[in-house]
Amino acid sequence: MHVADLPLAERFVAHFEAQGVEELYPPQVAAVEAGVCEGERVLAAVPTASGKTFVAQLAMLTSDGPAVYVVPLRALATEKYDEFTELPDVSVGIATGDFDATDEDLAEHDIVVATSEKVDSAIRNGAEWISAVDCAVVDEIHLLDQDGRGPTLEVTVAKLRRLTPDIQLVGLSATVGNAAEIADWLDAELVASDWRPVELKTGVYAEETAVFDDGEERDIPTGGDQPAIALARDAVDDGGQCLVFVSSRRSAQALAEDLGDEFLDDAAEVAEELRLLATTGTGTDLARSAANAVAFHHAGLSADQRRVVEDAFRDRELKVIVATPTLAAGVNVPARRVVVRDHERFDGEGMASLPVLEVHQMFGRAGRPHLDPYGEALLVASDAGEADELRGRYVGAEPERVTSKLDSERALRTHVLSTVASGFADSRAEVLDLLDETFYGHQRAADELGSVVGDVLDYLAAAGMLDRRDGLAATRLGTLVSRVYVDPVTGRSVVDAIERAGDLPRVTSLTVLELVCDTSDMPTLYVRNDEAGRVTDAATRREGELTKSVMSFDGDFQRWLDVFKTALMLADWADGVALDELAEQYGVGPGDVGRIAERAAWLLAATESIAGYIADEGGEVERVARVIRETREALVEREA
Ligand SMILES: Nc1ncnc2c1ncn2[C@@H]1O[C@H](COP(=O)(O)OP(=O)(O)OP(=O)(O)O)[C@@H](O)[C@H]1O
Repeated sequence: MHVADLPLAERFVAHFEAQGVEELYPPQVAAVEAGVCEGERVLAAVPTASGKTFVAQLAMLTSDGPAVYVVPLRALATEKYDEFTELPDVSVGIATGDFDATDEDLAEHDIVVATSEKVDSAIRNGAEWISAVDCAVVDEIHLLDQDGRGPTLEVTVAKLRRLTPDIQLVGLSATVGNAAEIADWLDAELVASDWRPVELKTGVYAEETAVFDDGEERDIPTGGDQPAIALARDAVDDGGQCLVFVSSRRSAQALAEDLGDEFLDDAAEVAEELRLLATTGTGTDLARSAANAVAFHHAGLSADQRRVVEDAFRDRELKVIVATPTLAAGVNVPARRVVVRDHERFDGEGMASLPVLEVHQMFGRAGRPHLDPYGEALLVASDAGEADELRGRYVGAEPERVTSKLDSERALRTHVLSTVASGFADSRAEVLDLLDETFYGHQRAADELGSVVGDVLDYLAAAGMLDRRDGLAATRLGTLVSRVYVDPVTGRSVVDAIERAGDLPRVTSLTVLELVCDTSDMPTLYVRNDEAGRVTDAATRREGELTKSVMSFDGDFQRWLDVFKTALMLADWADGVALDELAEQYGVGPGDVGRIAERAAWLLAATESIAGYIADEGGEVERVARVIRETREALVEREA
């Protein structure tokens, strides 16, 4: 099937042809046959790089009205936005951050790229653009089983279907154990395929030998180095590029440094570009590695640093990237060889094996279309025994089933409140009706959620967010909390803390930052054992500015120290302290500072709105609100 045979305007055909898309790949043909150009719902569960985005574009370009393209990660949103803006005469908008386009602006576009949280928030706020959407593409829909993000996605899809019952839904998924079940939930036709544009060989490397799934055995001597180094060197010697996945940032940097001792290639221009972006020692290390065509990639880097690394790798200037698994999630950086050095990860309690799905996503990055005859992906094992174990667990193994995570109290708290507050339900039975339309409801039965929903309703009523006198209705506070998109527990805790802050003799940026950092919506830094004394001393010194008493603390002090350290870092940042100093004092990279500061600024904005709800007789609340506003402005002004 040729792109010219599709019901697309001439300009789009020319655009795709200019990109080298002429003959459709087999999964794309299957999607067309399933009616993706005629408004039919389709779930494409196919491997990485097999042309899912084109399937999405077909749906969006042939749809009668505007489309939304839902992504799980902001990094992915930018990549897709850049790709779609190339389409001739198509207006594209993006909604990812919290201070970006307004809902009115978004109404003007043919395609809006948005995170699932942004779509959820638009629905809660009754934004017109979202009810006008005729086609919704959900990228990486297998992430339905992630805590937090997954429940938001399934509730959002259920609400989109309520708003526009005949909406065209297109799901894009990795190969998972139960794609048919997801398709069934969406009432979509399943397009499932193992086809890839470049052949993929997977295997395990141990004792200087790589054994592939097609039976090939290849000796790759280590020369006394660690296996990952030998495998990367071998790929580069052979004219390829290599992506190495490790479990932690520290390992990524250490391995990149070791690899930097090898001379792989000269990438002086990339190194110079990274040197100019370097604001910390980590940035300088990155530039130094890049000079020898090696880079590391993790969430501590700034968005600009990550972009330079990804672009330089795609342009083949960098030969090796050592990355944490975040890189495998969606960002398009194919390499001839992928090495998975660490197959375990710390999960908060101990080391746990990576899921098959995640390892397959990393494998899937192997093989660059038109450049490599085939891609190779290798897991590193310590000996022959472990090699057998890893082969059984990952090579040729079925990926896990995707299961709903909606049954947690935290997820239901926020979604039950928003369901009532945005008018989807005004009784317990109607709440359960909506939940029945989620993926959870499809896999189990919403009735099974009955008792958690009961607990959640009790909580929301006690917290002053729901009124149960006549059916179910959101109170003013409940409506506000739903609209500003915070966890109801956060909403309650900031109301209480603002009231306490009003009684303090001095309210400073530290006061309000501690207040927002001590909520479940805020990720915190971690206080190491050897820092605890120093952080406690700092908290004691500034006791007069805090809404909690350090001297007579009630609750989990260890956790609160993490909160306080985060607030202190943010207060320094708002105050103008440089990134290299923050790196030294708090052990954070620019990527962390940027992410945490943005989150805090968003929570401060939400808190300021909530402050407006509290009765303010003596002007105390306004005094706190002013500091909240000033602190937020100071954070927004600084850019990591
Ligand atoms: N029919 C085609 N002919 C030639 N090239 C194609 C075709 N379809 C897609 N491509 C190219 O293949 C590459 C990978 O496609 P795409 O990014 O859509 O894959 P994907 O399945 O969305 O991958 P990911 O899993 O990373 O999201 C792109 O460069 C795209 O232009």
